[in-house]
Amino acid sequence: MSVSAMSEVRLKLRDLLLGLEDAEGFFCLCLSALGERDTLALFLDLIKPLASGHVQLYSQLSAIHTNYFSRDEEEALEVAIALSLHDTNQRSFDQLAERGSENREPGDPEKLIQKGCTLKHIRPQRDSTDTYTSGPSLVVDDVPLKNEDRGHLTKPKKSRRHRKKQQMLKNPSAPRPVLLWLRRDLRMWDNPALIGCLELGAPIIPVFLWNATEEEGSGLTKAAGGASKYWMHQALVCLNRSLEERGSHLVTQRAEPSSLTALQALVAETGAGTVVATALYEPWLQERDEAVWATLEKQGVKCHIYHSYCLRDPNTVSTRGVGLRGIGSVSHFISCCNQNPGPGIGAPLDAPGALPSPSSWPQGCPLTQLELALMPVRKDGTVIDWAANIRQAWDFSEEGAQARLETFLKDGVYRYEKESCRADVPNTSCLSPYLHFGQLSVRSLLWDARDARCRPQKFQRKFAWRDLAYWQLCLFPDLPWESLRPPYKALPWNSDRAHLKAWQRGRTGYPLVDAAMRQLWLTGWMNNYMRHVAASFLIAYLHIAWQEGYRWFQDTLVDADVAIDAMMWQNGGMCGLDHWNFVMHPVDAALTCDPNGNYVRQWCPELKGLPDDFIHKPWMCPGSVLRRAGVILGQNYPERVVVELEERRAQSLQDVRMVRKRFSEYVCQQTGCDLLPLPTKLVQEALGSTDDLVQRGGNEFLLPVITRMEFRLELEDTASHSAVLKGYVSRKRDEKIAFLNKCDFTASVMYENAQRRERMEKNHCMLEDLQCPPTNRGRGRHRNSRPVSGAAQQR
Ligand SMILES: Cc1cc2nc3c(=O)[nH]c(=O)nc-3n(C[C@H](O)[C@H](O)[C@H](O)COP(=O)(O)OP(=O)(O)OC[C@H]3O[C@@H](n4cnc5c(N)ncnc54)[C@H](O)[C@@H]3O)c2cc1C
Repeated sequence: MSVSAMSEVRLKLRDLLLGLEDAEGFFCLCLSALGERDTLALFLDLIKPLASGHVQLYSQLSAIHTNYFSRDEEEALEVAIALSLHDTNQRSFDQLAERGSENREPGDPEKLIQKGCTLKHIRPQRDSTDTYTSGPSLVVDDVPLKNEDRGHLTKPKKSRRHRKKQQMLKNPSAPRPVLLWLRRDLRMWDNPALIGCLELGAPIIPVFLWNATEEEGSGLTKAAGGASKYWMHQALVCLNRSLEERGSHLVTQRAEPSSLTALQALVAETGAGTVVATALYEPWLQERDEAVWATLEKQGVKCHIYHSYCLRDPNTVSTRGVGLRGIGSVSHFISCCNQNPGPGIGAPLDAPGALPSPSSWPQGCPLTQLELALMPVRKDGTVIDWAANIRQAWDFSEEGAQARLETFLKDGVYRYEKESCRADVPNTSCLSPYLHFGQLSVRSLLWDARDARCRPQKFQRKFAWRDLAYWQLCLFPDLPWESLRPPYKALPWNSDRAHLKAWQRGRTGYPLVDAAMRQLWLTGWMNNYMRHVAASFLIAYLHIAWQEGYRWFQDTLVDADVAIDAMMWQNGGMCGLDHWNFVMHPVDAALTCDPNGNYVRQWCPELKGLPDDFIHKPWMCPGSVLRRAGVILGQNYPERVVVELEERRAQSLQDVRMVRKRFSEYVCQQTGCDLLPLPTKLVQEALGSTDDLVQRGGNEFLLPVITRMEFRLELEDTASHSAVLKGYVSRKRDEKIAFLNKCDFTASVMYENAQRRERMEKNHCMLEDLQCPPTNRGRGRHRNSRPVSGAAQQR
């Protein structure tokens, strides 16, 4: 036995006493470090000092030791092989080592395997002299293994061991399989539900059930749009691959008529005794799940639900101790979480290396039959592969998520704080679809973000935004389709389908908006800033109802998320819990997000040739420049769908003023804030401190909510309080940039005019056969050239 092995064991003994390691983990380590023979010989001596001060621990360790060595070795081996025929790599067992099956004897080899004891630990080990001590050789496919193969078995096809395993699992005393009902936790890493299954020490059957009607809830949610379903299809393909690498696979089924009946059938077919799942929070899915759990439990099936989709289970967030003032803002939400903390988020879990399989698998259907990735077919039979660009833009796998995260943490994260608005450079994480489908756990992302050298506060705060959205959806189930502020339901929206279509297809004539909408159409994604630009344009300038925008985003975003999308569109539509305190100007916003026009050039290539000064406003571009750039407005790039932006914006404000007047009972007379009817849960939480509330007969309570200054002050002249921002970095910076832009524009128009005059004069001289005047090479021509020195000027 080596000295280092013994000192490792002693260190672990200290961890054990400090409570950092448990008894079984410690025993596994001894087996691993000392080998079986030395553990047998030395273990009891090693733990003897505990007999006086730590009686309970001592007797637990002795029991593990006795139980382990009284077992028949062959039996232990069988169990090990049965549980993990495929890939017993160290990681999986390290993972399992942190957890334990509660329902077995201490020292039970099966449990020890789960506790981190690989075959290496169970089988005779190399001793210090590098020779095998005793016991039979391991046999796989009836071929004796070489020494180095021990502890890392490959898949034994139709081997004797495999047949034995099948027999063992058919044994009625073998544990009943567990159904792991995967929904939006399509990952191996940090998946508490998956690890929860392993803890049960039973064969695991991962299933994915699809019922579009259940997913949609009321049918108004557009919860499962085309792009996100396509992503889901691909994510399931990747997940299945990961499961296969671990000796398992995914069973996919159409859940007809319902998920409940599908689960009941699976329980009957497989004899499963437990269903394990990760909680979802959309109210209609919560309702479905509660009915499923209740029915299954009644039928004797245990249901274990894990919370890992959000950092905080939204149903446990409370406003107690914080009050309701400022509700809807992320700061208020964070205060609520701090004041009423939930269970700690814990540390991320490693992915298991192998999953125990059942003796027989239930019948599923091919993934394609779920019709998640439907491609229309033309009359001539050819397929319209609308997702080709999406495929090109993304790697749908869990590894793809990890790779994006690494890239972001190496690079973009350092610019995130100040430059996350840039559309022309990848300064944000681009992780939203992975987070949505649970291919990346938000907990592990938070850990990684905290580990980043720059500790990006703004980025970490985004996870609070995400949780806030789910909290809002739980409180207001109508969030995806009904304006929360009552007066705004009556806003007169524009129903011009041509305008809506122009916006959807990226043909509004405003290059920044068009670039964003085309990026969305082609890749299923755009960054947060561009979502703001697109939404502001639809609402404030086209006067189209926010629900249209929400539905389009739901259909085209690969990260379409009912809670986040609805919250953001409600806020943009002026009727959410919060108000966007700004409106993005479709031209000036470019100063912040696309200062050189590279983003527009990428997504609107027909404008590529325009100079920077005009790339965001081609209608202001002199005809000659347009011609040179090959742009013909109205032909290869659309004319603007609306022209008078200021007027449109004023009209939008006027509409709000009108409905607030009409429904003045929903406007606080003292402050001018909008009043919002509160859901019962919030009223109950506020009872005792209803000072903030306005009671309206019976049990209806109204709460004054964040309201834009220009609405509160009912300003006819909005100029002094206009919410129109060129970007939301800072109003001061906006003004400066606007000023510079104006100077720039004036200078470039002067330059064009000067050139034209020069050409005309030249032509005139040529016609008149006169000598051409010297070309003017003054500052008007070269705006950016360095000032000419006095001496040079004289020359
Ligand atoms: C009108 C509108 C609609 C939106 N619809 C969606 C949607 O359907 N799905 C969606 O995931 N996000 C939505 N967002 C929020 C945000 O735009 C995206 O989450 C973000 O652009 C995703 O890119 P990223 O992963 O690079 O974000 P990062 O800036 O890197 O942020 C990291 C993560 O934080 C979360 N996050 C970021 N911003 C927000 C936010 N404002 N609210 C809640 N969570 C946030 C996301 O999960 C994101 O992946 C919407 C925003 C607007 C303005």
